Amino acid sequence: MRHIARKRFGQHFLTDTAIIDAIVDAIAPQAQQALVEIGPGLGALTLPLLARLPESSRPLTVVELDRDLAARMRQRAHITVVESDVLKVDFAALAAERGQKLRVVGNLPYNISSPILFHLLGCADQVQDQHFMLQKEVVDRMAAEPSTKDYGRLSVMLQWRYEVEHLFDVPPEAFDPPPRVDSAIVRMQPKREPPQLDLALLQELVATAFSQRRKLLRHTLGRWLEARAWGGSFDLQRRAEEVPVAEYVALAQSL
Ligand SMILES: C[S@@+](CC[C@H](N)C(=O)[O-])C[C@H]1O[C@@H](n2cnc3c(N)ncnc32)[C@H](O)[C@@H]1O
Repeated sequence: MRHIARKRFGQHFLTDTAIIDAIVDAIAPQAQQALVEIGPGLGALTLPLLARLPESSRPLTVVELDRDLAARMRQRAHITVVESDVLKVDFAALAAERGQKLRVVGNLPYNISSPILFHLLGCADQVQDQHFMLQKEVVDRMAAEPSTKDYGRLSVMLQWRYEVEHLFDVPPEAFDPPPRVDSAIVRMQPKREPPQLDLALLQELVATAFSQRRKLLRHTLGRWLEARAWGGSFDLQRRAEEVPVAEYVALAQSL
């Protein structure tokens, strides 16, 4: 039966086979890896991914919220279906079940892309890498360098933990129905030796710093540090966007 795309689940199904091939090439799945796909939909990525794996090592886990689509996936061999909101999935438990780090992939529902990225940030230790299709504007922010217009909270909160790589752009015509925005593929690899820090504290610090992008940091972060009676040295005569990720990390570690 034909599936009618559900807007509330951010359903835009990939149809361009050249783009699908390029994504699967970028993922380059290998035998025995623990692949987890978020939002398999009608299987545009799922089936080509499976086709690349030898018969003996095919188990692929998919997480799908749409009951009808989950039921379709269940009819396929070699696929374990988790019918759930991805934000409720315990990825650390999935990795423990598989006894190895996960390779997480997906053409994500754009309406909840940031919550998904932050949910996965909490279990980056259990992840080998992530390949996602997202709004191009979001990928630009994730991968942005300091002193550019796209550099902000998302850049800092992801780059301290992952190597973030913007792979290629995808036009709306590659989907059915087409989204209103351009899309892009991003690769995220957790750093092998990430800095040790309090994630909630870094989050608060970075949110405070970027709360008023145009102002100098002494008006925002300066006050926040003062309230903590912090006595270290940090150049507050800059704007939040001028501060490299490593400096935010060092500041969070010193608090
Ligand atoms: C952009 S579509 C991608 C579908 C398919 N992978 C493709 O590329 O054609 C997003 C998929 O995520 C599913 N989805 C939406 N919200 C979800 C959630 N909270 N948890 C899990 N899956 C979700 C949708 O039902 C849909 O299948």
